[in-house]
Amino acid sequence: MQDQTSPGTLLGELRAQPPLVHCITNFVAMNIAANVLLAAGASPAMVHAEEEAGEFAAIAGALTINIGTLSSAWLRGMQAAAIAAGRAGKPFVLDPVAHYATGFRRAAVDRLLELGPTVIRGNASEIIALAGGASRGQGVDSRDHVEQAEDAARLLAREHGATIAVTGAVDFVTDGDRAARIEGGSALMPQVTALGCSLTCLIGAFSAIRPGAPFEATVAALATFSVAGEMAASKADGPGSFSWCFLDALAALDAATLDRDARVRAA
Ligand SMILES: Nc1ncnc2c1ncn2[C@@H]1O[C@H](COP(=O)(O)OP(=O)(O)OP(=O)(O)O)[C@@H](O)[C@H]1O
Ligand SMILES: Cc1ncsc1CCO
Ligand SMILES: [Mg+2]
Repeated sequence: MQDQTSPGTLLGELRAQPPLVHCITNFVAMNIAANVLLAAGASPAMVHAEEEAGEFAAIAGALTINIGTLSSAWLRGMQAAAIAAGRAGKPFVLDPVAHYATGFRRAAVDRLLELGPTVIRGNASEIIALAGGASRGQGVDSRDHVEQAEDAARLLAREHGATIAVTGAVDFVTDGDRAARIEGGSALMPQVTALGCSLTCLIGAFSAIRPGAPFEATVAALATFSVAGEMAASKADGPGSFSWCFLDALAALDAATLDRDARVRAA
């Protein structure tokens, strides 16, 4: 497939004009997420201080917020950034890491949801819990299947007017109207910490390319991860080598290969 919004077309545009992506992510993810964005062709900036997060969000192409290693000061920076992104009409991608684990996280996510995320990405346990269901998640790790989170994703999409991405063995994306499943990737991916957090940042990069088409941007980011993940798995010996093979695969992935190998099906 090669059309105006195919994953390959969007990847080509991203490389031609690297978007500045404002990432407020966690301490675990900061390095790998920045490297993932660079390998894909985007320009990451990890900026979380409350004194500057709002100002920075207004100049970036998109904002991504991840609550993985949250504190009160970080939350204030997140809120300032989300408000500024909203005012500037910039896409805002939310990653509600383990929001079900503590009252502090739940309250933080409630506040961030009020600020109107464009896209929400989580693993199955996070998305089930966000819709009010009983999830089996343990800390930051999912113990539910993506298929079990599909109804929750559709519900959340309609409730928040957002695109919802659920990741796992087969990813699911919906805007409440359309839906798609993306196959590929590797069972080694959840063995490397913060690849999901990095994917959230990459959704931000693609959203900056197509601010008016968050569903297509999200599908493109997930397809990019799936194809690069398969390429990396064919070379890696385990999680350690997978993590650097994955960066190499992302950097080597071209638009035509992405469109040829992406397995995106309407759902
Ligand atoms: N079993 C699997 N097989 C293939 N790909 C997978 C599998 N599990 C996860 N992935 C892929 O790994 C990437 C990260 O998704 P995952 O659901 O593991 O995120 P996460 O749980 O939020 O991770 P983290 O919190 O460590 O950042 C996605 O591209 C997803 O498709
Ligand atoms: C391990 C871990 N702990 C908090 S955030 C994070 C990265 C994966 O979500
Ligand atoms: Mg996660």
